[in-house]
Amino acid sequence: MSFLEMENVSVGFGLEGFRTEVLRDASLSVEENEFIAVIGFSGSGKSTLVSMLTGLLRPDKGVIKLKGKEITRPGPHLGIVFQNYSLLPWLSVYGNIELAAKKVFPEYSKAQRKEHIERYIEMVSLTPARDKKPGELSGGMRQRVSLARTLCMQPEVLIMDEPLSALDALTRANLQDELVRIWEEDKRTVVMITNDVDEAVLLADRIVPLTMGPAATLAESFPVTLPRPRDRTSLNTNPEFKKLRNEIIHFMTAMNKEAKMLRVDRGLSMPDVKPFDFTAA
Ligand SMILES: Nc1ncnc2c1ncn2[C@@H]1O[C@H](COP(=O)(O)OP(=O)(O)OP(=O)(O)O)[C@@H](O)[C@H]1O
Repeated sequence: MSFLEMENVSVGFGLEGFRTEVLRDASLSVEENEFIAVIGFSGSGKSTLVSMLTGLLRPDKGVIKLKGKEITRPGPHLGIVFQNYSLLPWLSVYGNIELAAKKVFPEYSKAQRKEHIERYIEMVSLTPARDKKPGELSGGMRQRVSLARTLCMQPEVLIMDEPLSALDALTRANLQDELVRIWEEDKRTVVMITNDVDEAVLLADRIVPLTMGPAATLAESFPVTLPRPRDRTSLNTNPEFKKLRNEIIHFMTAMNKEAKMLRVDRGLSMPDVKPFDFTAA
């Protein structure tokens, strides 16, 4: 039994007859402290998958289990980081994180809570910005607050839904390095959704492609055997990195083409209508 297990999960939206199946028979096994990257095209069902992994949405079929116990609702043991930081604008960095810490560890004394919060602020390198409000922070800094807020709840699984997609390329690269450092320091099981192959190879132990929707499913995973720590500059010339990157891109492109062809096959059959000439009376 794996730490996090998803068995033949299907889910769809809409009423009977108009229903779209978003995921069909999707299965995934994640080991404790493993870093998994799920990669998929826009609209393939990545956020739907996140909603199910975090217990926000129940599958129509199949089951998702954490340590053998079915996930039936959200909770602090399933930490989530979204693409948009969703911070409270009237609270400081400290205040935003404190809100989560208070909820999850109500038994902590004031001093214990302060120490706990400051540990996570330090972990995301935001100590100098501790008292700033979200409006005074850059996008990258806001995402760090969001990450610290989730990590301070000490979730058993950290689920990240395209956490770096809204950032510019340089900030994104910087935060990718930070993410690895944090994961090394504060080891936990991670499922990260991304649409960036390089990012997935740099960060993950294993990459799981999500096939094109509707009725998307999780394909066979690509293990990343590149040794850690991985240095982004030397990776660019590393033959193993280039080979894996090309294999994944090739797989995703082929899948996209196949899905398009299937869509054409499923095209509407047009009625055999003959034009009527109203002028020829
Ligand atoms: N609550 C809902 N009701 C109806 N359809 C939905 C709902 N949520 C998602 N869908 C549909 O499910 C499909 C997958 O959506 P989802 O948001 O999971 O994809 P995604 O891969 O996260 O996309 P993106 O990368 O663009 O955010 C889409 O066709 C979407 O319209």
